[in-house]
Amino acid sequence: MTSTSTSSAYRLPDAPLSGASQPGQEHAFAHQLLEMLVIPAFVLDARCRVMVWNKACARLTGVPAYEVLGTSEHWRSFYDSPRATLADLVIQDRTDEIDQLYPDQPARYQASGMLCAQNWCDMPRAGRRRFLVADASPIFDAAGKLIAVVETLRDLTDEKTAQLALEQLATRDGLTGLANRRCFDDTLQAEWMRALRQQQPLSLLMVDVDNFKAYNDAHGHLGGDECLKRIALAVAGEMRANDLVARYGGEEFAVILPNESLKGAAIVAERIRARVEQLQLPGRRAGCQHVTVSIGAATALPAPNTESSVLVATADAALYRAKHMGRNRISLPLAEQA
Ligand SMILES: Nc1nc2c(ncn2[C@@H]2O[C@H](COP(=O)(O)OP(=O)(O)OP(=O)(O)O)[C@@H](O)[C@H]2O)c(=O)[nH]1
Repeated sequence: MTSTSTSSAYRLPDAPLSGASQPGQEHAFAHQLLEMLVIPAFVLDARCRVMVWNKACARLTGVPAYEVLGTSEHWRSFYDSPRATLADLVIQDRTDEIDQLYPDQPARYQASGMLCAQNWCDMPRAGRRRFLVADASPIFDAAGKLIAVVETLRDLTDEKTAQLALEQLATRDGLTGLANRRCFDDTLQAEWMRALRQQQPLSLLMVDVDNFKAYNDAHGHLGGDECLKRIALAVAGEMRANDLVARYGGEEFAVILPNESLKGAAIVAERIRARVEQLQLPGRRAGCQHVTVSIGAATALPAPNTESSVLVATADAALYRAKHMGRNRISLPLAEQA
């Protein structure tokens, strides 16, 4: 995201600013300018106390100036629990903490010690989370000593919300709400690289609904859609936080299990198989068995110059064998079964 900075690193002049007739009035003049700014801004002194809290900042946060001026309680306007603002980090020379506190997007360092960072803020008094872009500009005295920091804020909540909605559309499957094929491909590649770096195993399950063509024929396409949604929920219900379940295509799902051995993957696969069976979705004909799935599992310890497609091919081959052996079962790679 590009940033048009609304303030710049500022050195107090030796001579009064234009418009200030007596020495010392330049501060009052600068103060008035900030007050009139339509952009939310506040200024902290060298001890992190609020010197200026302009009207736009009061509107944005729902906190009037008299509540924060002279205090270091400004964080309460933005967060539910104690946390440094960007201006605090600059004043306290804690800029090495910025990436940790603003993980959404790395902070950008600009000329003259200015910093730009963005994050979601709780905004307890405004009553609604907002996505704020902050620019923090240090102010030095004539001797070059840091005496204050101006923080200006831009509310990009609408833009961020639209961006997230678009990302959601681009990565989710419309029918089941699971990750889509594109998201699966990207995640598998990222997890493959991570497993290579960390020398950990990576497991994959391919889950395919049995005799689904016949199910569609018996229950209609809409009935088939409902069935896929129920199965998607059941599979997702077996996942841990770092696993990813995706709709791989038609009536096929894929499950990525980072740092999971084949033995662990086989246990997850069996849980998924049993859970779908327990849904007791009526089968393709009256009196026929319930809807079931077949699952192929594979595990790899990635080595340099190998590709994640090997894992997909191995899991696919195992799935094919599970189908061949009569469906409603899990199958492991041949070498593991020998
Ligand atoms: N309702 C519905 N059906 C789908 C969807 N995507 C794919 N299908 C159907 O899934 C069926 C898959 O059929 P096949 O590939 O022959 O496999 P199968 O009948 O499940 O047989 P096995 O996989 O061998 O057990 C096809 O009839 C597709 O039309 C979908 O989004 N909704």
